[in-house]
Amino acid sequence: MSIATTMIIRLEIRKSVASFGDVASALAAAGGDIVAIDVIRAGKELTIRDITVNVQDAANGEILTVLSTLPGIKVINVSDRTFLAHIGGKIEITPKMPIKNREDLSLVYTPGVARVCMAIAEDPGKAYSLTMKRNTVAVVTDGTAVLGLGDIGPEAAMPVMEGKAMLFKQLADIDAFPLCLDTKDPEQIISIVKAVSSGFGGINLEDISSPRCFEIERRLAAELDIPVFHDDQHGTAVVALAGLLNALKVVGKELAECRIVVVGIGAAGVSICRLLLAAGAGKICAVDREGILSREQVYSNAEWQWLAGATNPEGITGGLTEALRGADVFIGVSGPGVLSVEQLRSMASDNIVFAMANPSPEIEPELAEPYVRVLATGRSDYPNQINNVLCFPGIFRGALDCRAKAVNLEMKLAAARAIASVVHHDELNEQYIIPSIFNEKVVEQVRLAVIKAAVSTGMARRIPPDISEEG
Ligand SMILES: NC(=O)c1ccc[n+]([C@@H]2O[C@H](COP(=O)([O-])OP(=O)(O)OC[C@H]3O[C@@H](n4cnc5c(N)ncnc54)[C@H](O)[C@@H]3O)[C@@H](O)[C@H]2O)c1
Ligand SMILES: O=C(O)C[C@H](O)C(=O)O
Ligand SMILES: [Mg+2]
Repeated sequence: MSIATTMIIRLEIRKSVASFGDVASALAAAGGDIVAIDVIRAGKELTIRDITVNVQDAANGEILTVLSTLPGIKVINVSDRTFLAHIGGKIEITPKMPIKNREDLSLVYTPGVARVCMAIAEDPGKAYSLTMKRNTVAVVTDGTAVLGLGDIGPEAAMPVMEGKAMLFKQLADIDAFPLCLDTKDPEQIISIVKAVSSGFGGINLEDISSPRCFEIERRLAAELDIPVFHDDQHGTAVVALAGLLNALKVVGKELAECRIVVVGIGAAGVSICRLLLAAGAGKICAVDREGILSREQVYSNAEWQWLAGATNPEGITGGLTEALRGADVFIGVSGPGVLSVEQLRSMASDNIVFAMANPSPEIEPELAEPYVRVLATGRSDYPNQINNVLCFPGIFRGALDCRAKAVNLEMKLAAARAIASVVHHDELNEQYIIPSIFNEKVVEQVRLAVIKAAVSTGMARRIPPDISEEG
């Protein structure tokens, strides 16, 4: 998979030894296409220039090697558009009104603010109307399962959490704060999240590795009265179900009848299996590194133990190869390169493949395409992007608007059906089973469906004015 990127290379050129012409021909020979040149400093002996070069991803390294071997040339810095977009972070806090004079100051700060504080002290419920709580979500991670990159720590997790916060704001007008915790201890994570929770209307857990994530979420959901939602589990499951409902319509198969293989039984995989079962799937095979989960085995992971009893009704033994033989659906939430062409070819006709590992899917789409009827990945650069970003903005918008106590199964199923319904019957085809994240109907449809499900299951503490009680 080669993607073109734009690199910005800052070079020092010693004029007595080298010229810009040397640089230009070296870049062209290495496959770089110069699109801009900026002179940063022009001295008698040295000039410093920023060269903007379009290059195929694969040639990145080669270009730098070539430049570093040129006499009189020193590479000072290399950047690209992606890195430039991250300088100084991607989000900030903006006041809703300016403080221009003493009167403004005494209104928003002391002494005026004191009366508001006391009103909340007398009735903590007023935090919803007098603070940002009602529209604010904490995006909490410990950096242990960041995308498919693994345990890269809280600092390195921050760009993903900032990205989630951007998506919350742009798609659902929710203010989200990244909280990257420097601890992996579930008890500490639980107590930190509980201690900061009063300022938030909801908690989005993100990229916390399994099986720790299950206990952390279960305990927080039980001990807090605001929605706690582990996005990698439930957001992913909701979107996978939405995509599957539509993909099955395209191929003309039934959820209850088809054989589904889920690979990677971590945070996302466990929740996908659970939601598919709740939606009526009859034949699921759950596969992790040790092979197909089976009821003959005893697992220390409680989720695996439960799944082993609830899946694999045919008692298939072995690994992914055995599970996939004759299967109708492959759902991967594991890692890159897990799926081979040989395994794909052994699947049933009209097969569905969701290779959802990020950033590198279980199989390269170009390799898979000839052997798959409906193909989806988690990435935005291919058709059918099955990504939890289709779910979390709308599900939190709905949960916040009705002040839901939690996000229950009915709300998740409703969200999945709502996402699926955005693609109309007459639009459905192999390349279009799931709406784009830029489709404006997605958040609104998910919000409505989630509020209605919350109201009908007694989860809602408030009915927003645009929703009638009858539904
Ligand atoms: N597209 C999306 O919306 C989306 C959402 C969540 C997660 N993901 C992706 O799914 C992957 C898993 O995420 P997670 O949060 O569940 O992580 P996780 O660490 O909780 O789980 C990953 C699981 O995959 C298993 N696994 C890894 N390699 C395997 C292999 N070769 N064969 C079988 N099993 C294997 C691991 O043992 C583990 O149980 C990541 O790549 C992540 O980016 C995608
Ligand atoms: O962050 C994403 O793009 C999806 C998902 O949350 C993941 O962890 O891969
Ligand atoms: Mg994630």
